[in-house]
Amino acid sequence: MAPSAESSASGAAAASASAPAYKRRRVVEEEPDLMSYEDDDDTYEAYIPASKRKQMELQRIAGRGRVAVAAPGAGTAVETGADKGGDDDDMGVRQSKTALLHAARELKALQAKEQKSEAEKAAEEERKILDAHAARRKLASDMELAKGISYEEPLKTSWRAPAFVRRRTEQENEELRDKHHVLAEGKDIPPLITNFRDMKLPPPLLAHLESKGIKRPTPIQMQGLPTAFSGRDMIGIAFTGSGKTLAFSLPIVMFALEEQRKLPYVRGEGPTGMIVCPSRELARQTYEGIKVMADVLAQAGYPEIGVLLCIGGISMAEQSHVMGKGFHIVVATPGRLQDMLEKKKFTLEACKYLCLDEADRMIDMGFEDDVRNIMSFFKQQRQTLLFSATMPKKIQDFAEQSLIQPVVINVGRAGAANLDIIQEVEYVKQEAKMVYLLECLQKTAPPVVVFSDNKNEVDDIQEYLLLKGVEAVAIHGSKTQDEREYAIKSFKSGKKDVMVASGVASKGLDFNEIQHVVNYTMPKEIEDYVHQIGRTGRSGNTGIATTFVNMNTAEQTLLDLKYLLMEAKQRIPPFLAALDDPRAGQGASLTGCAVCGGLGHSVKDCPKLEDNQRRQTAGFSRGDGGGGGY
Ligand SMILES: Nc1ncnc2c1ncn2[C@@H]1O[C@H](COP(=O)(O)OP(=O)(O)OP(=O)(O)O)[C@@H](O)[C@H]1O
Repeated sequence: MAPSAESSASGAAAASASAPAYKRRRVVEEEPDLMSYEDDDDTYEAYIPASKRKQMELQRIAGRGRVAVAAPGAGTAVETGADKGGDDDDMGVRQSKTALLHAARELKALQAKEQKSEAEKAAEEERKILDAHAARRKLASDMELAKGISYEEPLKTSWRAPAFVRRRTEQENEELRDKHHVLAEGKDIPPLITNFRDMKLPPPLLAHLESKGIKRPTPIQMQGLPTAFSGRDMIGIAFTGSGKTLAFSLPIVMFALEEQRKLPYVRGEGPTGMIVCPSRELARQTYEGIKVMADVLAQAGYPEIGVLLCIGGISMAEQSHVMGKGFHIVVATPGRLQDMLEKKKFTLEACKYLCLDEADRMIDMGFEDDVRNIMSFFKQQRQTLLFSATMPKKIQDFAEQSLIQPVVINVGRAGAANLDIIQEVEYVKQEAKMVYLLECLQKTAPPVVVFSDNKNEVDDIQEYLLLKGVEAVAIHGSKTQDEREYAIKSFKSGKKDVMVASGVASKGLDFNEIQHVVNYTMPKEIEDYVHQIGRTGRSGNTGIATTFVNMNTAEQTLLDLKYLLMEAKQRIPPFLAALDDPRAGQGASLTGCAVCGGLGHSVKDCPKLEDNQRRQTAGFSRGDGGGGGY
């Protein structure tokens, strides 16, 4: 990479010069302190008759619009004092003083109560939004819903954990989970297994994993694999790059192997399991991983497993050799899969395993109806797995409605960033970004990914980098399938140093050891930020993420970012540190948004809901993404 000599000072200077713009102007209404009447000096009392003072106080309190409505006790107390006390004698003054104090105390209590009820109202409002949100996104098949079919028990499989693992007490299992920071919830949670050998994987698969440097399962795999092997429905949540793909790929391969062993599949039969991904690239990547495992097994004399890639942009004729033999596994994007099912190219009669990778994203991208429709093609009970790096609690709740006795596995807070990533946030003026980017590329050796949300900007950045002699490729939703494949291949193989990408197009992609991610524009949704920076710091490696923010970055997004940095114990730049949280003054709890997991806003202000609503209004059903199978 050959950066220009232009200085980054513009960016740094911009940071300090414009930083105060982020300081939130705090409008604090000065409230008179009613309790301070206790400290009034005597001379003051001598000059103002008590009755007048009482009247003034009443006016003052009533003027704040609260006494008349909600504090009859206070009013009564004051009036009683006035009636009894007569005029300016000491007793009267003291009585009225006590009465006023009483009124003031009641008023304070009332205000506290009002504030609480405000918080309750807000909570109620949030609950309603979430209910509506969950109802809209329920992942059950229409057929099942219509026919009232409901399955009560998880599927049974022949897989058993080794006896010594089964003998562990629940407390021992919990201790192990604690040790590996795994949080598992649900009924009869299968025990966690800390090495692949004890999971009874075939030796050639073990050797293959070892050859790829995969020697010990990651925490999501330790708990996720035994759960999936046991036939249990599950929701798997773990940070980016933590090995989720293997946690659902290995079980599907094992099931396929077992099926083929029992009775070989012939033409027209299959699949036994499906993995649905939100983008073509992600589907291809998952397909390739599974295909290699199937080949390794076949070469070692194990039964042959047919794997079909079912995504838009590729001709199915290419895969006719797979379909001609009967196949076991389909890796698909929702659009093409639905198309194939509707055209009866294959059926889901024998299908018992469904995994939705990045399930929440799939629904966010508008694939909800497609997923529902796909589910209606199942003819028998299935095992369903949902995986994502970001799936907050409230969304899990709704997903649980569609699964049978699911085990929810969490490694870290849903939506939290991977701690192996050093996150740097820099204030860079819009016009200084391009030049500063070049300087930023110096931070590490390649490969580097640069993200921008805007397709034109992606093209502009690539063009600029090419002009400056940097080997860069670009990928976004408007590129043709060939262009996208070329970009990914040449970047993955190391021929190109920099990939400029739109966030959606490269979500979930696993590139080899990305050193540095640059967010040229801070994404509006903090979830997208977490996904984007998650292209680095994978499988235990350390990575750097640099994010440009400026006046165009919404304050709420900055707050989300600030909290995320705090949670990951990262350096907080001064302009972020100076940013006040408007919720802090309102006595609201500062827990994260239940929809997107962002820590800097409540569900009412969730940008994700806004987006979904916009999509619904516009009848929009697909993201830029990856073209999702169309
Ligand atoms: N047990 C393991 N030990 C070492 N490396 C692993 C292990 N499991 C997976 N990996 C590697 O880690 C990388 C990231 O895995 P993967 O793509 O499954 O992450 P992910 O959790 O799906 O991330 P994202 O949420 O970003 O999609 C891959 O290159 C994979 O080969």
